[in-house]
Amino acid sequence: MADDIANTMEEARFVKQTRNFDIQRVIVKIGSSLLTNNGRGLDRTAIYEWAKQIAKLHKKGVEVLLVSSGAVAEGVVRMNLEERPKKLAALQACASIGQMGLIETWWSALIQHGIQSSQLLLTHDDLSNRSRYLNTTGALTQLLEWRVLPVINENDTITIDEIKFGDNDTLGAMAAAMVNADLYIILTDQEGVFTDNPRDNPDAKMIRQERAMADYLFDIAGDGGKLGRGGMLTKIRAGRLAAMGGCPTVIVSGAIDDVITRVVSGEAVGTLLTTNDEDKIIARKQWLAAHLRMSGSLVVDAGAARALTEHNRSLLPVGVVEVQGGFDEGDVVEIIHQDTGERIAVGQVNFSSNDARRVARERTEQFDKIFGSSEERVVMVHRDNLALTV
Ligand SMILES: Nc1ncnc2c1ncn2[C@@H]1O[C@H](COP(=O)(O)OP(=O)(O)O)[C@@H](O)[C@H]1O
Ligand SMILES: N[C@@H](CCC(=O)OP(=O)(O)O)C(=O)O
Repeated sequence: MADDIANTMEEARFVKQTRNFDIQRVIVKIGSSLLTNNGRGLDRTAIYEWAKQIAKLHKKGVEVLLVSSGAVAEGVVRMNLEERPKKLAALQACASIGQMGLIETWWSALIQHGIQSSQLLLTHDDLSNRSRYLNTTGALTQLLEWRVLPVINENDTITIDEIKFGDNDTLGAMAAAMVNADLYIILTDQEGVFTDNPRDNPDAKMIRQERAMADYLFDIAGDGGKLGRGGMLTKIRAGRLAAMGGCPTVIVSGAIDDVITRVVSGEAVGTLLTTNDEDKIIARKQWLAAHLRMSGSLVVDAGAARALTEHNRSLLPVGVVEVQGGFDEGDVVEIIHQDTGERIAVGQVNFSSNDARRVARERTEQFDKIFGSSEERVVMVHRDNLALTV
């Protein structure tokens, strides 16, 4: 196993010195340690340098969105605290103090290049609740149309565990999916993903390119430094999330000269995590299976259960005997076996709960009568949007 990994990585390290990118829209995520000069306070020089690179891209018409961490770390500095507080209220207070500095610095750095910027503070709830998701997407789209640069962070002051992303690597990947970004760049304090944590192992080697879905990446990704949240593990997870939307990720050091412009132009710096159509579906199913909060349930008969579990089919309305809960089209629901009451799958549903109730038990041919002839939805949950849990 270890040898296999070494071989794969050895090969991957030497492939491609340039990358064939065509980037119109890019998300750049910058971690706390980088932004705050390793906890010494906001690194204005570095921020102005990244802003200069972003401005070059902006001038060429590339749309950039920033996910900027560092609010808590900067709050800790501003309050002269010796270390990151443990108590939630103190962390939240630090975030609200530090966020002021973060936004002010980004605004000043970008306006020097004539770029207006804006602040978006998000929680997980904002992206998992459909109407809030649509609102957020609408606002983001408008900002991009106006050529304003959105600076995104987690809304730390109001987050509690259930609505937390917990790390901005994940938030960046969700943002990438939301705006259909062509590339997700994670700037961190290491040159890329190494075969082992380079802080502990000086012999660790950098991986230049790998499939985001390669499982061994989880084995080699460790924790982060004392300022960041998730270490390499959350970056690998985020790479998979981005891959689900067809977006590749580059994990790279923010200290490299002109790093952002070089990555976008296709220079092979850092680690590239790739994706393809097949991986997109695998990643999507894993994401569905990992969903904790379901918006409702579809109870299915034995025939439908067999079609799903044994024949890899989509769920048709005719097999749905009961619709439980209230949900919107596009929400994630659980699929329950009528006879056993057991959850057999989770999936993203094509109907709202009201419409699902109208079509449950109906054969496809009846749809015209229910929805009129323009209705194209015939599948309740498509098999690509369905993850088996048995
Ligand atoms: N396999 C690995 N390759 C590179 N870095 C790793 C690896 N495993 C763990 N790390 C650690 O992850 C850290 C980056 O994560 P983190 O401290 O959360 O930074 P950020 O603030 O940029 O999100 C690195 O400094 C490194 O110590
Ligand atoms: N929202 C938090 C960032 C948390 C986080 O993910 O930090 P990091 O691992 O440095 O990107 C803050 O601004 O302090």
